[in-house]
Amino acid sequence: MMKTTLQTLANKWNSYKYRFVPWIALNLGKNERTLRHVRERSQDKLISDEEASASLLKLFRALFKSDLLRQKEVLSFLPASVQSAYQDTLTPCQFINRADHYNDKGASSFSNEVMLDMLGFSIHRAPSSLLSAGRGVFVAKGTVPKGTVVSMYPGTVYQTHEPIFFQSIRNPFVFRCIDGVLIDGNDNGISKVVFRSCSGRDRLGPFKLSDITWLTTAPENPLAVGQYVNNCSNEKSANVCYQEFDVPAEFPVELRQYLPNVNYRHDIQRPLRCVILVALRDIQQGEELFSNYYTIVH
Ligand SMILES: C[S@@+](CC[C@H](N)C(=O)[O-])C[C@H]1O[C@@H](n2cnc3c(N)ncnc32)[C@H](O)[C@@H]1O
Repeated sequence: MMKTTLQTLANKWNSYKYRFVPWIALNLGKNERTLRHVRERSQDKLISDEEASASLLKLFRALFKSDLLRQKEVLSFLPASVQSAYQDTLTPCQFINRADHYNDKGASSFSNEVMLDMLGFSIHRAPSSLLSAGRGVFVAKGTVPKGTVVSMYPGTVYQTHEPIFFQSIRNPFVFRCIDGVLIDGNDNGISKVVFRSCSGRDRLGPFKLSDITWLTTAPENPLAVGQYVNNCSNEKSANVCYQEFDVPAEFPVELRQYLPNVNYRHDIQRPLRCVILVALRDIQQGEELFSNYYTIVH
């Protein structure tokens, strides 16, 4: 009995330690071995960067259009003076968030409708089908075809040398990319404060360059719940996998406001790292998404 409990604990630790930053820091010497370990388990990309980009753009363009239409609709009910004041100070996305705050519909129901229209499926968070696994992510409506971008892993992006020690303590949401880049997808505590602050810092003219609404229960980008996808088990095999995606320079500025990732430091010279979750097979309505925490494709 005792032996089984110890074995279970050891197994848990062995699968968790690669995400536990203090463990990584203490094992820097063995870093290469660790990386090899992860690499051996990685495969080629399931879909090309162009396909990933096209899929995100399709959804983001539709979200943008829907935000503009809803902005117009809401504005039409306001007196002219109020209309221009709003238009001058808020982007459509900010305006809609503000407007949704004052009505009962909520931004997420609109975003989920847009997602269903554009991609043929929608996803949502709900209690996991696994006992004691907390929440998970499910296909709410429609079917996810194999090879589709089904979700995104939101969070602050830390390069290998950047400080994440305090944010990582007791934080199961730190995702480690193949090259050691970390993404902190925790929507609580210090991680939340850091994301909000980095996101508020980075703007280009009237445009935000990232979306902070994944920190709420109603994300403006409905894909941005990938941090809640649970790990596969013997009974529940993986139906999605992680794939790294560097946002290309030509990604439209007005659509970056839907990206749920932001760099910890503003002066990073490399493209923004995102992680997408891609369907390994057709996934039906009602099914929970499961990934393999140790398989990343790059
Ligand atoms: C990245 S979070 C996933 C979201 C989590 N279920 C929640 O509700 O916050 C990872 C944590 O989920 C739980 N988890 C993930 N996969 C699991 C599994 N197959 N069995 C039990 N717990 C699991 C573990 O507590 C793990 O530390």
